[in-house]
Amino acid sequence: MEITKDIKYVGVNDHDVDLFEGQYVVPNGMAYNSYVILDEKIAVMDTVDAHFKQEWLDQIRTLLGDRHPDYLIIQHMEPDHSANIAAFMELYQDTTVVSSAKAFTMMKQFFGTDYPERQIVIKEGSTLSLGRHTLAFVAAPLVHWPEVMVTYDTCDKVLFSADGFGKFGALDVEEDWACEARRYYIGIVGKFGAQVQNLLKKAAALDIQTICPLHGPILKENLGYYLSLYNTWSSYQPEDDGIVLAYTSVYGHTKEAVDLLADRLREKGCAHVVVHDLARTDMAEAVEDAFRYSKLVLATVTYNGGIFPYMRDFIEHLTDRNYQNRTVAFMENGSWAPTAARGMKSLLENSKNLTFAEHTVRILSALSDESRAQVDALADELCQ
Ligand SMILES: Cc1cc2nc3c(=O)[nH]c(=O)nc-3n(C[C@H](O)[C@H](O)[C@H](O)COP(=O)(O)O)c2cc1C
Repeated sequence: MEITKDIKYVGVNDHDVDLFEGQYVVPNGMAYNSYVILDEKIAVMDTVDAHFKQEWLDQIRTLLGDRHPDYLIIQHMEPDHSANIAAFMELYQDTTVVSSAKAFTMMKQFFGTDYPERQIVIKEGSTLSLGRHTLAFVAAPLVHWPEVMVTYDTCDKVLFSADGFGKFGALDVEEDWACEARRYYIGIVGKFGAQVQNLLKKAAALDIQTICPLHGPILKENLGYYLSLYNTWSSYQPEDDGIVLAYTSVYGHTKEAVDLLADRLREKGCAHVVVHDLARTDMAEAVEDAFRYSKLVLATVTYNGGIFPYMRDFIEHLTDRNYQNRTVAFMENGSWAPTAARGMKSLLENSKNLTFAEHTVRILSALSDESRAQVDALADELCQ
């Protein structure tokens, strides 16, 4: 695949991965992107996952023929991008590896060497000339590991954005960008909003015509759309007005109350009412929706004096990613001493700028006239 006349795609599609990064289901697979810049000097941008070593090396060999790469540029040391450094450096003995000091430390840890005789250490502001193309390196610490550098090609105005602007899904599957890019961003990069904001400020100073991420499609048109979504996500602002109802229920009574609330909200014309059974849904999808929408209802049974485990896990996923700037309401169930609402609220006590709904629904085992009235009151409040 040609990105520009001089920049070629040499990445791979992975349809065998069971859990990406050990936890994310990827129904449409995953792409590990790598690129080659052809100029007087040749640069290869990053490697791919270990399982695709041969496919990746074969693509490079087919593209280059007898020519050898001058540089291997490593922007990010996470193994889905760096696993084949040693194989590549073994095959191309006269290539120099170009990376940040922190990345070289990790390289030594992963491979037992940081190629001291064949390395160029770059930092913010470093440049590398390939001929017509000059690469300018921009530090992007914690987007999403500390060693990350992104690379701007001043000739073709391409930003190689490392994991930034990445997406779940292989490139041979057509699907909406935002949905799986959001689940990827919130799950994987969501904790590092401040660092992404810093990177966006640096990117604003560049004339970018193409974004080449390490996962997901190459972005060439409507770049303002992608940049604006990244700005919304990294500043922790809701993207859409909507209400997420996230619940756990052992015997179905709490679920019944949640379904009743969802019906009431829809009757009142609330846009976007999304319900997640936290024991059965993809947790990353529920977390994505909690960050996407402006309001969240947390409903759970009291469980051994505390909160049902999936709900605790869900709230920890939110607070780990700096959940803030939203309205939160609680529904609790308990058969002898309901304490779940208090417990859920205490897990959110350090979250910034949350507005807690005035009405809390308290169910004593099963819905009653009293708790139904509380559901109605909460629906009224959330739909104001
Ligand atoms: C294992 C277990 C532990 C529970 N612990 C408590 C508790 O500590 N306090 C309480 O008031 N109710 C407790 N309950 C009752 C539930 O909170 C709830 O009333 C019941 O599961 C009905 O809701 P559901 O149909 O949505 O599951 C417990 C239930 C189970 C199954």
